[in-house]
Amino acid sequence: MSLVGRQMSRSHSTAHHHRQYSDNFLDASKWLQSSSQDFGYGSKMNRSMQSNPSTPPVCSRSSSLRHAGDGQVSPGLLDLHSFDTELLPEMQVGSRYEGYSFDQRSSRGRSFDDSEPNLLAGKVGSRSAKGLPENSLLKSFSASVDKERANNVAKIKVVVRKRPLNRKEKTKKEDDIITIEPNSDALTVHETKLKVDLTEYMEKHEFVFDAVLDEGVSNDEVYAETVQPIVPLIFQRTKATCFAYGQTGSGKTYTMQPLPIKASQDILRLMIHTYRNQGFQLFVSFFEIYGGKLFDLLNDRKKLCMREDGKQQVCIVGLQEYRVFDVETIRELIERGNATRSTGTTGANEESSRSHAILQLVIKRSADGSESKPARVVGKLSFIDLAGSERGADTTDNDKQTRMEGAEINKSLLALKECIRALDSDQGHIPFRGSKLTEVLRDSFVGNSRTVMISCISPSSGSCEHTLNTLRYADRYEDCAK
Ligand SMILES: Nc1ncnc2c1ncn2[C@@H]1O[C@H](COP(=O)(O)OP(=O)(O)OP(=O)(O)O)[C@@H](O)[C@H]1O
Repeated sequence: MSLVGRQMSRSHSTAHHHRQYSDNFLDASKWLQSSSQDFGYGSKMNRSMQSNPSTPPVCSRSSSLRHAGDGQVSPGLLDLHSFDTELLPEMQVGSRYEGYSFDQRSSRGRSFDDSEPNLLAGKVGSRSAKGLPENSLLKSFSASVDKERANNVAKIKVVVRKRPLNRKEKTKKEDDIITIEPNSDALTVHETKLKVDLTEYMEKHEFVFDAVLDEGVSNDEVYAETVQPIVPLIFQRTKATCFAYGQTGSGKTYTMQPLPIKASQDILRLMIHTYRNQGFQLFVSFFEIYGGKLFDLLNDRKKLCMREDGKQQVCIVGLQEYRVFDVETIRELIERGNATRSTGTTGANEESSRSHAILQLVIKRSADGSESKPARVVGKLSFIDLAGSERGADTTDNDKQTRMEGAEINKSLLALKECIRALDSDQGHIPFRGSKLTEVLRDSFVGNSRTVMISCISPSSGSCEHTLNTLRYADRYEDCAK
């Protein structure tokens, strides 16, 4: 679909940025074969810190912390990608389908609910009662539902979230310069400028995105708008990335932190209900990229190294990956990782992040769904809390360390932008090697992928320049979403 019109001037002082819609969809209509194995998640739901080491059979790097019985944290070492990043061959439709309705609009603001009526199963039941062969009916029905669902989720989605004015900004009597039309996906930045004779005038910058969320929107609603529609797709060989972009203190961490918890809740529900007994396994890993180097946030910031195998798959050697069965464990792992994450102090945010933190939820399954065979990656959901975008401009700071951090952050944010632009324009060459960040994300941008960018903005007049930069960065992504 073509761009509707961009940078349209209004009264010589308004820049208008229009949205374009994403219709570059991929077919993800493959269903996974059922198996008779039951992992008994229910019985494990109440244990604290239930996680298993993920140690592929060929990998002998298990640490002394390996699983020692019920209820113990038991990390194993893993080459995240070296043995298992190859996608499973296409599999047949399962013999039973207990689907939920994943309608994006109706689900806004809430999570999947186990108590919801099983609409799809109900429809199937009534049709098969009329004498149609149940298995073939289920196959075609679930495949078409699946395809429709995949097609309804844009390949690239850009969402803007405005946070409320904080206490400091209110004390300084800073104005809220962002207006958002009710029930619209448009926002306006009101920038105060000076004429040559030093009289003030207002310049309006209008932007339109896939969704614009104002300061009253809850984290649940953010989830419903961004990640929730993607969750079912990762059972269908999709690799998805959700990242937050914005200046320090704009709300990236506030926005990103709840998302993996909510996503894993839904993933586990799908595993327990829709994909019951089909052998899916959920794994969590959490690492950061700081100064161009990788550190494992679930293993005392152990330095990791990245390699590429013969099939150009990226391997993060030594990254610990935990098999998880319940949300509480994931929550504890995330808290542990966050506590380990590199933070520094800036004027805008005491806990400013100078690293990119990457949390991955990986769904695996062995070819026949049994636990005796090595599980391979089916789909992956990566959550990236990017370093503050303005840190990229920290190149004039007195501190050499800060300058170097700024240069590295700048490089990776530019590389990220370039990669998405190149992917979109179908260029043969994707500049993944531009930064560690894009190298790590390589497999999440190719093939059957989904990308959600959440641009976080501060409403205060003092942040106007950064806010405009963030929105322009996001607007370039909009260029890609066609
Ligand atoms: N939508 C929001 N509603 C209420 N408070 C918010 C919101 N967004 C952010 N905040 C608050 O603003 C402060 C800064 O947010 P946060 O740490 O998420 O910023 P950040 O963009 O991650 O910064 P940095 O890049 O420095 O890590 C926090 O105290 C957070 O609780």
